[in-house]
Amino acid sequence: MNPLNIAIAGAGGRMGHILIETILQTPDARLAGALDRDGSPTLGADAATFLGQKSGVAIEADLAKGLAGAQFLIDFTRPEGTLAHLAYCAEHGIKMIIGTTGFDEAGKAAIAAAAKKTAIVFAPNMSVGVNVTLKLLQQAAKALSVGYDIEVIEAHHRHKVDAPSGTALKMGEVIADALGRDLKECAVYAREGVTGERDPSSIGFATIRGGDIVGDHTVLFAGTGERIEISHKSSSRVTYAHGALRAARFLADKATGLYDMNDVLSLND
Ligand SMILES: NC(=O)C1=CN([C@@H]2O[C@H](COP(=O)(O)OP(=O)(O)OC[C@H]3O[C@@H](n4cnc5c(N)ncnc54)[C@H](OP(=O)(O)O)[C@@H]3O)[C@@H](O)[C@H]2O)C=CC1
Ligand SMILES: O=C(O)C1=N[C@H](C(=O)O)C[C@H](O)C1
Repeated sequence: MNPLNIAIAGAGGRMGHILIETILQTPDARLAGALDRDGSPTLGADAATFLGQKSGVAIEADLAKGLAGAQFLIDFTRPEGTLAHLAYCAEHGIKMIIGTTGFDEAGKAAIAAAAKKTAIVFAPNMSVGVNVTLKLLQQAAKALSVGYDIEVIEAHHRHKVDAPSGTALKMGEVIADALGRDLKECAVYAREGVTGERDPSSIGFATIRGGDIVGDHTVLFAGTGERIEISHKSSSRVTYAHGALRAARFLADKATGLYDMNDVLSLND
């Protein structure tokens, strides 16, 4: 069996490290390249240096060098990084697994356009648990559509740069869709001062940042006389890395198309 030849973008980052470690332990995967951005102190070093090991793969900023032997690029970086990698991958038929969050509408449209030229899995959270939680939320929202106020609460480590998390926004979208609402119209991202009473059709978001929290998400359905909370808590980033590898396996026989973790995990209705 030929291994999946996978390059990692953001090779010096939190997700980059766990992805490299996971690939080196996975029999059907091979580390085929490693990228980091121009000026990064990691450039030129072996991608497994942080493990005290040698992978034989040097970290490159040049996409032609870093992606020379790769069929797949797993990208957990920043929107501007992912979009630069996207153009190269679309041009050269390299399949992408995109975990980066914080894209604007134009960024999402660029990913959809690139998926006409190469196959892409794009998901704000690649853990199995979160994607099953999204299904539970869809069901709960439909059953609790009247008389329950909906608030999404998320907590992450002090280094996270985007808010609310991509997962929290996805939860909001799934709930809004289930209720026939448009999240753009009903999301409330901040409250301060005299806010007036809560609009019953709103979906609220609250963001906590601190310490080394890997990623906690809770959706609160607050009714009269009862509250329902649906929570997911990540205690290790390895679950995201395993999800990203499942996504690569899923893409192996796809030439083009935009997919999400529902497709990868066969969770579509
Ligand atoms: N979908 C999912 O399941 C998950 C998604 N994420 C998302 O993944 C992303 C990365 O998270 P995390 O690993 O914690 O972040 P880190 O900051 O630890 O790592 C980001 C990496 O990307 C590099 N980078 C930053 N900007 C650019 C750029 N313009 N071009 C190329 N590379 C760049 C960084 O380099 P440098 O250090 O030099 O800045 C670093 O190596 C975030 O958007 C996060 O929300 C995270 C976990 C799970
Ligand atoms: O930045 C992180 O760490 C995470 N980001 C993703 C998000 O924004 O939802 C996924 C996970 O929550 C960890």
